Amino acid sequence: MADKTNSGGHLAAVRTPEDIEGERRFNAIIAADSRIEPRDWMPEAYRKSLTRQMSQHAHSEIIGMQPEANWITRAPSLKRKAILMAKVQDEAGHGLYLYSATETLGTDRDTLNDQLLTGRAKYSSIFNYPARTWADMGAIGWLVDGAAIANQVPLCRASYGPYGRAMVRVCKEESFHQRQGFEILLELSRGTDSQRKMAQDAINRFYEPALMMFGPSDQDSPNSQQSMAWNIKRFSNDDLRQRFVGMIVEQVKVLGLSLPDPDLRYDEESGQWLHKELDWDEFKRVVSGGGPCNAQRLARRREAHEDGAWVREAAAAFARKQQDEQNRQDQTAEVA
Ligand SMILES: CC(C)(COP(=O)(O)OP(=O)(O)OC[C@H]1O[C@@H](n2cnc3c(N)ncnc32)[C@H](O)[C@@H]1OP(=O)(O)O)[C@@H](O)C(=O)NCCC(=O)NCCSC(=O)Cc1ccccc1
Repeated sequence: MADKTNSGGHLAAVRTPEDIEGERRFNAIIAADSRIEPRDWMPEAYRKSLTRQMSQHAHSEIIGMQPEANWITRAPSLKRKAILMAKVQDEAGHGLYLYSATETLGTDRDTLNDQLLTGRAKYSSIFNYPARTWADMGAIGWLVDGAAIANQVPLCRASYGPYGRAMVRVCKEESFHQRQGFEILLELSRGTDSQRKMAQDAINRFYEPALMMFGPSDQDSPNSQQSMAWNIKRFSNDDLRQRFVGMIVEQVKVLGLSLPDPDLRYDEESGQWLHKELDWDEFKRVVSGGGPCNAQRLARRREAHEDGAWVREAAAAFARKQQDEQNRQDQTAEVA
């Protein structure tokens, strides 16, 4: 889109023939439920909203490593330790994958990272709660990864190609994560009284925060409508939350444990499980920085970023060396 100064001295956007054709093509792709690729024309608002959602998602994966990483050294067996380490590494991979996908929209990684480190970017509220016991590793896997899957499976069909494709791979790994979490809880639920209590206590603490991962209720969700019109989101926040509750209500029976929800009931008319009203004041507090671990999570991330400075410098020096070598070979080839 070209800018032109109008008679009042203000900048007015002038639509070029390329913009008009680009918009026509964009609308046709969305209407056909097909995919937009990085080099395609897209409205600035689409680019901005995707950059917002995808970068928040990437940040969540990276910050989300912390609650579980804290338990790697305290895992109860070598097998559990190896599994947990693999899971945390997977989350790192998801973050990097998502940052790369976000970069295809035109914002570079340093800028995205800066937004996170300066506290300007959001990441999922769930990671601002502490992981107090080993059973929390079970509850995080079962409920947090479970909610992530319920939310992300529809995103595999997101209209932006790099995001949808990233989600396919991410969801496969999250399924393994959810199962390992469920299995931790299953083993604890079949253990001693105190192990059962520990499992129930973890579910009690993570149930409501996990439901909040789906975002505010539909009437308070400013982005949903447009995002669904663009085929980025396929279902509303409340629909997905409802669907998730329907899944875990069955699974918790296998554990012989319960969900801490006195209002939970099956509604014959809608065929859905209805849950209690969530504490949206708490949600707002946690999203705006006032959760139990927000300060700690960001401080740790900044520290890790500073600790990694030498790796970035070494990688940049290596890349320069490779480039110099390539230039030298090109010059030699030209002379010959
Ligand atoms: C559903 C939603 C999160 C929000 O819907 P939208 O249509 O985008 O927004 P909406 O208008 O409804 O909300 C208004 C404002 O509130 C923000 N907000 C809402 N909810 C939250 C929240 N819970 N926490 C913090 N902020 C929240 C929202 O961004 C918006 O802010 P903005 O207007 O930008 O200032 C969507 O972005 C999405 O599907 N994202 C992709 C999935 C994803 O990010 N998954 C990450 C977790 S899974 C994982 O990491 C795996 C893992 C497991 C275990 C261990 C380690 C890793």
